[in-house]
Amino acid sequence: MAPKDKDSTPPKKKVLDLIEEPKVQSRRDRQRAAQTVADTPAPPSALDKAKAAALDIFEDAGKKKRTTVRKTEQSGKSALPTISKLLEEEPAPAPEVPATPPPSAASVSPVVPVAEEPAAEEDTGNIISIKPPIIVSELAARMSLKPFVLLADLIKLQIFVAPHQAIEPDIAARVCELHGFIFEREKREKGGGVHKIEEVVVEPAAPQDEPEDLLQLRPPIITIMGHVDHGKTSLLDYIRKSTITKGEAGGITQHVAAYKVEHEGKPITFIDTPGHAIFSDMRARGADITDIVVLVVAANDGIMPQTLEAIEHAKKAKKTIIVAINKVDLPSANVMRVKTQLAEKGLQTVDYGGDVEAVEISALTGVGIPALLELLALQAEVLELKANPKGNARAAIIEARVQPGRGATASVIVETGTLKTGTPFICGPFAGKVKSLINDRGESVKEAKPGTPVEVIGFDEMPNVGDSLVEMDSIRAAQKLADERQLDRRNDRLQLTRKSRMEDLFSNVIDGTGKAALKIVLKCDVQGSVEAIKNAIGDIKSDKVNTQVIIAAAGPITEGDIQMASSADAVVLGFNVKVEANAVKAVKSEGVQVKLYSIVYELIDQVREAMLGLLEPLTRENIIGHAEVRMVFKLSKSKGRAAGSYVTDGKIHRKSHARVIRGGVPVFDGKMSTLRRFQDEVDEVKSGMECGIRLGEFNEYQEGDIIECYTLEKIPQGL
Ligand SMILES: Nc1nc2c(ncn2[C@@H]2O[C@H](COP(=O)(O)OP(=O)(O)OP(=O)(O)O)[C@@H](O)[C@H]2O)c(=O)[nH]1
Repeated sequence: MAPKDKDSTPPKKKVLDLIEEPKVQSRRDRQRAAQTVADTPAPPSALDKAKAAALDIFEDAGKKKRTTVRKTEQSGKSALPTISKLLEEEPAPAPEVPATPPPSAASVSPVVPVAEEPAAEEDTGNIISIKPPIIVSELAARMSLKPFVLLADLIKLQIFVAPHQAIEPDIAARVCELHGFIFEREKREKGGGVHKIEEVVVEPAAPQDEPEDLLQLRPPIITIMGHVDHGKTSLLDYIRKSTITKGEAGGITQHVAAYKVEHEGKPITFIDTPGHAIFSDMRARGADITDIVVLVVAANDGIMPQTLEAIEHAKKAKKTIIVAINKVDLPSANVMRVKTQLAEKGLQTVDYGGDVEAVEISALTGVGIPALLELLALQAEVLELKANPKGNARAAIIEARVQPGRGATASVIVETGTLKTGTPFICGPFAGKVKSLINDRGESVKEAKPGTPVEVIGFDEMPNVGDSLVEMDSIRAAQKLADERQLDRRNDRLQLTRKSRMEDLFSNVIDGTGKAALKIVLKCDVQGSVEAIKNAIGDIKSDKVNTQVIIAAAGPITEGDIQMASSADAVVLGFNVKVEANAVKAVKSEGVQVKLYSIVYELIDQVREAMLGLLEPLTRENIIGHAEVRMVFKLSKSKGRAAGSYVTDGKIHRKSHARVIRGGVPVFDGKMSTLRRFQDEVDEVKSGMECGIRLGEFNEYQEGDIIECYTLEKIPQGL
């Protein structure tokens, strides 16, 4: 595949140019660029929009852009020869390297050696190659930048790391591109010790601030929220049925996750799936596509707990709220009461002197619904919702399911670009190609424009709600990115089990691998205990282990504390405090150790014992392999089900422990009860082979589950 250079310079010449003129971008230019990035004002809803806002910086005046990344392979199969090979063929350019190269190239040879050992990483002009782990400070040094400049870029990508921490290759490629560098990942070849440089495929960035002339109005995307039984479904049904023409009536009986209606020639898209779920699933993934929230409140019931929750969600996401006061046909309806309650919750309706639009409707009789649609269309005009239909296609997954005869399908709403049949795509960790598109009326269509809901057929695996389906150049590039993401996920899972634990602390010191630092997030009931405990911990002396209290504060253990502990690899110690519900989830997903105490001395003693290696011996997990469930077999009644699996890496061992992982989350953990190859019980099955697996009494296997096999190793105690 030809490299995607912006100009027409042939690939070979381009590389030589880079070598001959390493001053592709001066340090000042780069610093200015970095400063511009650092100065870019944060968008109003910093957290959920940060990713999109940050991706903005990779767009060149809104133009669609793919990150470069042609690399060299020793095999020479690549379209671009290795740099060293080029130099062999054309040795002339070497002496032309400027006598005083710019800082980034000062200590750099233009030749990338193909060595027996992975040599020290070398820069070639503006090409940076680093073998993972890619440490932020090291990458910054290669670009002659201060680490904080890269950290600012990374924060805009919602990546919160410290300078000494590692980032993923595709992220490195993005920040490199931002500063005028090309990132290449080096990889050590198995066995031979020779390293080759790998292609890094990057997902095209989400477009922001496209040039005005490319943008066209798109339909607003509406999510309906409200308390149970207040009439959300009835309202959606009424709108759908009342806005279709008679001839189409037959086509709307099937369930759709979203549909588009027209009100007086203006299109409006409704998401027809439980508002709360879609909100939390999608917002959790930063794929927040709703433009307007319609808050349904039953006039006879008034504001109820889920109404409040919906208000919270919508406010947090900074969405425009339009209130539909429903069931006004009922004699018990009390519209005034609803408006008063709304005002008490900070939603002052227009007739109460506020700016929240409210419409009185009946989803049963249809009263007020045209007025509601009118208001939505008007609001959309005010919001000036636009997208570039010619840009790179990007769509948000709002529902995914397996359909007989179609396999895994997903309902998506196109955010930008035009999604067409035949388009190769990446969606989370899966690659695919759009085989067909079905619109909300069950008709097959060739394409879907921004704001349009459509069912996509062409997934090999079921995608996750909230993930983005993004058009890629080729199925090969999509597959490559998918492979990398799957590998990263596996590595992430492995790392989860490697988080710091107090019990492990001293064993790290013993085997010489540890940093010998116990990092602590300390949360206490009152500030007085915070100070007292922090001082007491500081007084514990050990010549092998240091403590570092990275947070010391009063209050419950929050999700933020867990995130901080996770990124700093710290343990969380709580004194007389509870763990908030969200934090409990984070503890599970991040694998952070939390220890709670109600006696000060117990806390201090445990820290001391950890530092002296006196805590209970602990078992450590060693992951030995993974298998993917390809088919679920029903055994005779008493025996339940077995998982027909394919060993994807390492090996599966009958005497080991194993867990079933679904969508990245462990759903069962236990001992292997059966391991078979065909009819035979076997002890071990290696990578690339199929086998039948049963774990304990577990029977709920699903295709696509990952079985992770591990052994437990006892960590020796103390000195
Ligand atoms: N009288 C009257 N009844 C309504 C109206 N809208 C909905 N209902 C009735 O209220 C009940 C609940 O309506 P749904 O549309 O299922 O409410 P929902 O909010 O979708 O409920 P969940 O899906 O359970 O959250 C049903 O029996 C509807 O027929 C209305 O405007 N007037």
